Order: sequence, then C-alpha cells, then structure tokens
Amino acid sequence: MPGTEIVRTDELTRVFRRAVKPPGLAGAARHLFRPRYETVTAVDRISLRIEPGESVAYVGPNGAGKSTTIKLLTGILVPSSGTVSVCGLRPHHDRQRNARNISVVFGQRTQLWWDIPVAESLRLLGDIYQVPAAEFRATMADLVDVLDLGPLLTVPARQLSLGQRMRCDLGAALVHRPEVLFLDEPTIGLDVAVKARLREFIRLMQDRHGLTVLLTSHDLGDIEELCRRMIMIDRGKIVYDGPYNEITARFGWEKKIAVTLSEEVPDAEVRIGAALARIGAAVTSPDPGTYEVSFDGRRATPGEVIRELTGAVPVNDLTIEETSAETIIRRLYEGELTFDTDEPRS
Ligand SMILES: Nc1ncnc2c1ncn2[C@@H]1O[C@H](COP(=O)(O)OP(=O)(O)OP(=O)(O)O)[C@@H](O)[C@H]1O
Repeated sequence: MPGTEIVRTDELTRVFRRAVKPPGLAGAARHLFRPRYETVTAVDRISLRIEPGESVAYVGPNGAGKSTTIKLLTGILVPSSGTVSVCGLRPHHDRQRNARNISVVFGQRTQLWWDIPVAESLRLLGDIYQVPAAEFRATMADLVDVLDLGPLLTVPARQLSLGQRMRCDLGAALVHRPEVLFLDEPTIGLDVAVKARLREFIRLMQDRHGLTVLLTSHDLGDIEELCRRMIMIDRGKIVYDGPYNEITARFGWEKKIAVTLSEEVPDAEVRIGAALARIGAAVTSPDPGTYEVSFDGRRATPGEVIRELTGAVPVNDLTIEETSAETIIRRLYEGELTFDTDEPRS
C-alpha cells in the first residue's frame, strides 16, 4: 500500500561510467587507441521517505552524490537501478507532470528570462503552468510583501544584483505553487540580510502551503534555520538520517581539551603526546604555553585524559570542548570527517 510520503526512493542507485585519461600527450594518445573506463556509483542504494511539509537538509562532502540525487528526483537522470517516486510519479518517466509538482532553485543559475522585466518572467511562468488568475495574484502579493520584489518587477534580470536575482528566482520557483522545492545552495554569495529574507520566505511558504523542502547547502545557517531533519550522504550512501541536533550523539565522539601550563616546559608537546599515546590523542600548540589535545571520547573519558595530563605536565587551567553539530558538518564538508572513522581507532 502506498504511504503518505511525497518523496520516496527504494534502493535508488545511479552509476556513471567515465573515461580514465592518463596525464600528458602520450597518455591522451594511449587513451585514444586503448580507452579505459571506470564506473562511479554516485548514488548507492539510497532508500528514503520524505513526508509532505517536511524540510530536509541533504548534506555531504564534494562528490558525495547530492546533485545526482536531486537530478534523479527531478527526472533529469534515469536511475541505474532501484525506484524513485515524487508526488506519486516516476520523475524520469513523467518529466512534464513531475515539473508541475516540483521546483528547483540553483544558487548559481537563473530561470528568469535574462532580457525581460521580472514581472514578465513571472507572468510567463504563470501561463506555462496555467496558474489560475486569483492564485497568481495571491502569490504575487506574497512575493512583493515578504521578498520585497515590488521595486524589482520592472527590471530585466540581467540588471539585477545577485541578491536581488536570487529573491526573484525564489519567487519564480514558487509561482506555480509546487509541492516540493529543491534548493541547491540557495544562499551562496548572499549577504546576511538577503539570506534572512529568503529563509523567512521559505518558512512562510511552508506554513501557508505545506511546501516540502529538500535543501543542499554548505551554509549551516540555512540548515539550522530551515531544517529539523538532516540526511547526510558520503560516497553515495546515507550515513545519517535524523534530527539536526542529534548528530552530535552519533558523531560527536571527538573531544578536545585545551590546556594552559603554569610554567614553561620545553618538551611539553612531546610529554603530553607520550602520556596519551595509548589512546592515540593528537596534540597541537596554537600559542606558546597552550596545548590542544584531541581524542576519541569512546576510547577514554575526559577525566582519564585530565589525570594523564596533570601527571605529565604542570597544568594551570583546562577547558573541555564538546563537538558541536556545526563542527561535525563543517568537518564533513571539509573532508576531515569520513565515516570510516565512525568506528573507534584501535
Ligand atoms: N555525468 C557524470 N559522469 C560521470 N561521473 C559523474 C557525473 N555526474 C557526477 N559524477 C560523479 O558522481 C559522483 C557524485 O557527484 P555529485 O555531483 O552528485 O556530487 P555532489 O555531492 O553534488 O558534489 P558537490 O558538492 O561537489 O556538488 C562524483 O564522483 C562525480 O564525479
């Protein structure tokens, strides 16, 4: 029996075949005569459910498979295996009908016609999607009210600043009142005030129309302010699916203790490292007399580490830092946290 979900994938997989070209001219020539290919599983058996009105952040490092998933959900790509349904349709099969139910906003691209005033672009989109006149007027009123599009309506897209264009683009994406909005880095390059306005508008559309949102963003503010649920992917696989603020329970095992010494010890870093070698702690010295000890909280408690520290060097002050959700996501994006390290290092 079908569920209530608006987005559903089961074991969704997309494999690409790409050419492996050795470097240099000789390599290019070799490739010409004996081409070699490798396969990349960009999306690897992803099963997910998104309910109507949910707002979900879809995060992962570069190359994790975020864009490929969005392309599968919008029908641009065909799955290699597994199934995908959005509002009950198979996107790649019913691309046109799917387009009525969804909208996609890319921070880097625009769907506005470049040379015509914004109001004309919006009207054209209304016509293409056959939006009833009363509904179109109500949406325009929201756009003018919350996104402050009034002064921009007569301006051609090419003359807009990035922030102005993004406001118009978000408006354009919502003219046909889609059920699902895919946002791909929607606030990239925008100033704080414009970001706040875009987020406020998205929240308004959720409250008023039950809009479902799937967001990919490197901006933690977007994730924090718009999404309660977060799905993390790494190398095509889901590695976390749960509340944003519970990510620390899952991956926040790295602890950090900052230490200030009461007197100078020339080989303090070596001494601390030796005392904590058993648990594989990493020691750095950001300033003279100050040391930072990072360790795996599953291998030792902060109490045990402090005991070792005080035995090794003359400690004046200590601060224990827990890993925040923000740090975990930042490190995931920067490739410092990979999910192989989810298991304690031996
Ligand atoms: N058309 C393609 N042909 C071959 N390989 C591809 C193609 N599109 C994506 N890939 C590969 O699939 C993997 C996932 O790419 P994808 O663009 O989905 O990642 P992403 O998470 O969106 O990354 P980013 O944050 O950098 O945009 C990468 O290894 C990428 O090189």
